[in-house]
Amino acid sequence: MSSSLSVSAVTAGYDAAPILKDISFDIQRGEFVALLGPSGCGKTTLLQVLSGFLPVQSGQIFVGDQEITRQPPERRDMAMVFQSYALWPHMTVFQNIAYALKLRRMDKTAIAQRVQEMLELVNLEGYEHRPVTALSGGQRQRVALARALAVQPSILLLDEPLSNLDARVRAVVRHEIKSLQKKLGFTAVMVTHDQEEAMSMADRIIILNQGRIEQAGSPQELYRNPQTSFVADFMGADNRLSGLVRQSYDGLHLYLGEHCEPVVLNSPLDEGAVDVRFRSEEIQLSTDASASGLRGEVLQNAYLGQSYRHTVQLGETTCLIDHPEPLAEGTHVSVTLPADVLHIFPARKQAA
Ligand SMILES: Nc1ncnc2c1ncn2[C@@H]1O[C@H](COP(=O)(O)OP(=O)(O)OP(=O)(O)O)[C@@H](O)[C@H]1O
Repeated sequence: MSSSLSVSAVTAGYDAAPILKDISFDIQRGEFVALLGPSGCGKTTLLQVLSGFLPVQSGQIFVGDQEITRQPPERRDMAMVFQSYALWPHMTVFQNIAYALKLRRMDKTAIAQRVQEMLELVNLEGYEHRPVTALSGGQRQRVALARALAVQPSILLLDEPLSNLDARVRAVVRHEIKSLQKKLGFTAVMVTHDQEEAMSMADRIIILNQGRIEQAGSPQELYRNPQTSFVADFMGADNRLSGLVRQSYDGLHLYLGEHCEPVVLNSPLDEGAVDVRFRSEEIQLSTDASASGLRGEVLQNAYLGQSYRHTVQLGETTCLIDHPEPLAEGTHVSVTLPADVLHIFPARKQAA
């Protein structure tokens, strides 16, 4: 598969100080890529650079083998969908979708036909004469999607397209965008700060941290094999403990605190202070006082449906750990930490 979009050593910002620093990545034709990261890390700025609304300070951008670094937005073969829909409120659904086609001087019959096709694609047949102000959020985002796809872009840029929708509608529109992308085969780059959304929609995720790429890979790679503490945190391993890795005569051990048997490590790691990450649902809580794990005390619990998520004081840290039954505030617990669910990083690599 040829590369659809190629970004090479891009640095960009709004004034002399760059927001994006030395960003490079390739996206294959037909690939769905999510740009994931916390607020302010530069996701929207990167989308602005890709779409041509913000010039680069240095670096190059290619679509196929054509360099588009200095091309204006309308010459990039891209379309954009915004969080706020950005529809023209004084226009009907038809007029919104037809607008860019008129600018391209398409003839009337062809426009009517294209708009109809788009309405069918996004399941809004019969809505063409409605003012967009008379639509729900989910319907408005479908119109925005239809408007963007009407120009048949090879690349669709989506800036938090689901953030303004409530949870149920979000799940439906999420599925619709994904299946449209598979059906029509366009390349998609979507900004999100939601790990679950990125994992469920994207073929590949690029995680940004303070304007740099922290890690890029498939959802499975990032979930199972985060390379930094920051990525582990972002991929749901948001509990954090400090530990010490030491080599002894019978192997490599992780020390997490008093009363806690050292955890035997199977993969190679440098000795020294480490940052240990784990997911709430992958750790066992025990009320057995003789158990050998980390000792802690329950502060509160919250019902999740399948289980209860407990806030547990572990020494100076609090962690969130699941248990099938609710344990009352003040319950003494021990926490077993199997090596295979721990993500361990040298403490110096801590990013947050
Ligand atoms: N128009 C602008 N002028 C100056 N600085 C800006 C402008 N827009 C964004 N910034 C700054 O650039 C940085 C990155 O912002 P950006 O909007 O790209 O982040 P983001 O990852 O999309 O965040 P969010 O998830 O909150 O939308 C922030 O520090 C922000 O304050």
